[in-house]
Amino acid sequence: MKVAIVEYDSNGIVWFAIHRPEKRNAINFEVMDKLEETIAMVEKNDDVKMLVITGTGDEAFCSGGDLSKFQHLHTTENAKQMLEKMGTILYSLLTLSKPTVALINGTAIGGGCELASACDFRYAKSGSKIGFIQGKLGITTGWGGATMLFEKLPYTQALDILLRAERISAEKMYEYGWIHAVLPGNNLREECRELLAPYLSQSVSVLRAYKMAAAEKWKSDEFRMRFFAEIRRCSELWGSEEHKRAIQSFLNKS
Ligand SMILES: CC[C@@H](C(=O)O)C(=O)SCCNC(=O)CCNC(=O)[C@H](O)C(C)(C)COP(=O)(O)OP(=O)(O)OC[C@H]1O[C@@H](n2cnc3c(N)ncnc32)[C@H](O)[C@@H]1OP(=O)(O)O
Repeated sequence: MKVAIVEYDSNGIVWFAIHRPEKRNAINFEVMDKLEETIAMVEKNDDVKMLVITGTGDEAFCSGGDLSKFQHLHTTENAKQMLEKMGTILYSLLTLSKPTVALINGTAIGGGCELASACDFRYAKSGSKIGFIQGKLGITTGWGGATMLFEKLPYTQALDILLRAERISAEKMYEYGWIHAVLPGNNLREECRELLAPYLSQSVSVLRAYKMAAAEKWKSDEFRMRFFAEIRRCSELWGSEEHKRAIQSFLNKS
């Protein structure tokens, strides 16, 4: 069974859809590997102009890390390896030399919000819920999400979202500036294509040049240090009793 579906449009879009709808598109190691491979392909291939990341099904964009698997990471070191693996992938997505979109087709929770934060644009189906809920799990963002949020939103807004750790509507997140378009979602991909058409009329060289100008600031040692320090801090919280209890409570409920 495929964990992700990768499709190519003749107009230059690569669509990457996490394909685990029965787990609300939770990210396991196989999804990570497929995403890493796709990002590398988009970086190299001059026929590809943009990357759109989405989820399969109507329920969820992505429910974050696969808790049924990652509950078995008991030590700080084991958690750090998993978090750094995905953090490295999201860093390469953030700094990819082509524009990227998170097409949020439903709930985005935990690491799902971090995946979306690494993209340049976030378009959401109306009614989707967005939850940087890590605080309620006794952890913090583990894949660099807070560092990216502080780059992309005003400081107080970003801090408020992280400290509240609540589910917020896509409409509210649009007001905050994190979502760039709320779409009706009757034909989400077509609605997304319409928004991307003006960008796709540019040459790949123009798209690449602008994206590189934007991403340059994230390639500094200082930024990388902050990004991976965040990941280390989360790995230290991973084995806490509060986090173990929160994971067990979720897994026992469902
Ligand atoms: C690891 C990095 C870390 C970070 O940096 O943030 C994280 O991402 S931690 C994970 C954070 N994510 C969560 O806590 C999300 C947990 N999921 C939910 O809150 C809900 O499932 C949902 C996403 C709001 C959807 O709710 P609903 O539509 O009511 O579906 P169910 O709850 O019944 O789920 C269906 C099915 O999917 C399984 N599922 C959902 N999310 C995950 C997950 N993150 N990991 C593993 N499995 C997940 C859920 O257990 C159900 O499975 P079955 O019982 O087998 O049907």
